[in-house]
Amino acid sequence: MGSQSNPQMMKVVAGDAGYLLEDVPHLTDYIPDLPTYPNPLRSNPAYSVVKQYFVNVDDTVPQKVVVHKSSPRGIHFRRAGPRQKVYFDSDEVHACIVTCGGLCPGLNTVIREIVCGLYHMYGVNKVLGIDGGYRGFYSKNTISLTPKVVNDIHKRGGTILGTSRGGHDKLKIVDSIQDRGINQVYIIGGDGTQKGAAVIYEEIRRRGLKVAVAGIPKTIDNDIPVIDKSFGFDTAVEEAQRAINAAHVEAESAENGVGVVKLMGRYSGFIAMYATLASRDVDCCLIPESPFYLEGKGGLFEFMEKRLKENGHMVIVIAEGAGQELLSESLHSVDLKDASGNRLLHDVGLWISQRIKDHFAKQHKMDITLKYIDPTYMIRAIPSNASDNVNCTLLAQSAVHGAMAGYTGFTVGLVNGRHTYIPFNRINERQNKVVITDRMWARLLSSTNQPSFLGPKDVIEVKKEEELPTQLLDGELCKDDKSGTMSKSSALLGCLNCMQ
Ligand SMILES: Nc1ncnc2c1ncn2[C@@H]1O[C@H](COP(=O)(O)OP(=O)(O)OP(=O)(O)O)[C@@H](O)[C@H]1O
Ligand SMILES: O=P(O)(O)OC[C@H]1O[C@](O)(CO)[C@@H](O)[C@@H]1O
Ligand SMILES: [Mg+2]
Repeated sequence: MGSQSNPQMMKVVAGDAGYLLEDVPHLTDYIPDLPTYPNPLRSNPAYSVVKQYFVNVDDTVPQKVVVHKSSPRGIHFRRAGPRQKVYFDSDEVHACIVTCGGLCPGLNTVIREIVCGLYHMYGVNKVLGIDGGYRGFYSKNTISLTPKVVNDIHKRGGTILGTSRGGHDKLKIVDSIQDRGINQVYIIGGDGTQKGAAVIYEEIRRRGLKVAVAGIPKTIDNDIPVIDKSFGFDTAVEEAQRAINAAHVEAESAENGVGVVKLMGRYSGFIAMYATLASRDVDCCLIPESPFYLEGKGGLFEFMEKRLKENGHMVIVIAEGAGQELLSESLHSVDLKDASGNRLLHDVGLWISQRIKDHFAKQHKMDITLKYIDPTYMIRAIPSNASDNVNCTLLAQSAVHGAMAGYTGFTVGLVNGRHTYIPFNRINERQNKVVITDRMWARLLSSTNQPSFLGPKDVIEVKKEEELPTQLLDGELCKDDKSGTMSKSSALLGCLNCMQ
């Protein structure tokens, strides 16, 4: 195998038949001759019974699992899990955990499992909680985390550490890490957080510090690329069902009842798409990635009139980032940003509800009864469900194994159902979005039987927009798309777009 580094410091290892390993950095890349220690799990009675508990150093996970017989083997990521050798003596480890960005079900479970994993698997008992996100490194006191302190926290929503947006000051954060003698940093957060983690890792590397930086991706919006999905996503979708169900009950009980539910999803409409697919009560799902219009032929109002005539009621699910251009146009407003630089959105749910009411009142064709439900924060402020709890546990343990093994500058994540270490540059290169020319959106359209609101010209535009720079090998197409009409970026997306 040949190894090469590209200008963004990506470690790429090429192998036979088009095999590529997008590897993660290791402390020994910039600190030579680090001592190693046998993994303490070897003598841990709980693990010594497990055959092949340790992951082979050469194990990798393919990004694409659907291939043709002549396909190149493609991109792979390093498989997560415990290694035979570790690069930290247990007594030497001084870890810290920070949570940043918006809330997500399961944050406390991940915190708990990092603390317990370090303690029970590796005998580490120095773990600090950083209070209130990145700014907490330099402006707040820390919290000492022990298995006892975190014992029950998985039953609570939110994060016991607190979180925040903005306040990422690279130098102050790394000074604080250095001053406190921290040598493992676990950073839980979304796309912005992972970008911040990459900056911290680079500064740590520049200073030549023996500090492992591990990211644990958190995004109910599913806007982080490469990974199948984040912990908390399933819980959020499940909770969204309750709101959709209420909207449906209200709509069904009134003459020409209309239920409107606004769900989270700033730039990516995955929650709305999955909640719609799960529910079967939704007549129309509107997401940021799919432009729509209200008036005229093929517009939302025309579809509503038809559906109400047919069924006597209907439910619309709208992601908070959908139709923002329409709103800005009609409100003549300026763009505002939050402390992290994310666009602050107008309330599309209220706006569309009013527009629908105005339309039907003006037309005098139909009296409607509209109920608007906004459960946005409710779906992310709850504790995680059983399957997300399992997911959180495995992610946390994988992060701990990776840091102990000396890997750094990585995000842990599920790729095709297997736990992997993904380099920060790969996670941070773009935002994951619903690809509306892809199979999953088509499935939604056939499930709701709603219009796509797109003319042939729009489809060409959408496809052009999706032609992002890609690292796919020549000739690779999205999954089993033989026609070649699917964009390469579609082929790069995680399984929430293409799931079979
Ligand atoms: N490009 C960047 N470089 C350094 N730090 C960043 C960058 N983008 C965001 N951050 C920092 O990361 C933290 C979290 O970012 P943000 O508020 O965007 O949330 P997030 O992690 O994307 O989570 P979510 O959007 O899912 O709520 C903030 O403290 C922010 O300052
Ligand atoms: O927590 P804030 O700042 O209100 O931001 C809300 C945003 O956070 C998210 O929940 C992502 O974490 C988005 O879906 C939503 O737009
Ligand atoms: Mg974000």
